[in-house]
Amino acid sequence: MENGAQQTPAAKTPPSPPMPKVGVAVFLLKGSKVLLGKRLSAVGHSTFALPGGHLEFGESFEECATREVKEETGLIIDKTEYLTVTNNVISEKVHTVCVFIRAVPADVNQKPETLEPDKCAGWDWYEWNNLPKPLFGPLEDMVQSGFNPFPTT
Ligand SMILES: Nc1nc2c([nH]c(=O)n2[C@H]2C[C@H](O)[C@@H](COP(=O)(O)OP(=O)(O)OP(=O)(O)O)O2)c(=O)[nH]1
Repeated sequence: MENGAQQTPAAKTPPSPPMPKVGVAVFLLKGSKVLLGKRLSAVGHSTFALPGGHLEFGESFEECATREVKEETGLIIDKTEYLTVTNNVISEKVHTVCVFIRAVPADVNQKPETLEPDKCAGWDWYEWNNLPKPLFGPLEDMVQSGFNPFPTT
């Protein structure tokens, strides 16, 4: 440093430690099928996952589910219901508490569109008892544990 130059005062607060984020994922059900798409994001690249994303400030889980499905697929959802929550430490840098919502399409004839092609290779309906592989890790864990998103009655 040159003579007389002012030294920048040291920052008073240290950088915040990483925090878990809140995710919302949607089991969108049509008959015995569920909507899945192949992920293109770095987290879980090339695995099949539910539509979803991160909860925004002030949103309800149902609002987030509705927004994310619309943004990603163009589909309008109906009959949103809370199902369960899981704690997912996905990597050293990604820790998500994920809230799972069940819903149905408002119009069963409406086709899902790939509206975020940088994040998803395409959406399709899959039979619950014949799911594609590989599933996104947190979803695979749920399936392995025997979780079933369909209503029992
Ligand atoms: N989309 C999706 N997210 C899931 C599933 N299971 C699960 O634990 N999550 C968690 C981990 C994800 O990092 C997190 C948020 O979803 P995401 O990774 O698709 O989010 P995104 O980049 O589209 O989110 P955003 O910041 O644009 O809102 O939710 C799932 O099956 N699908």
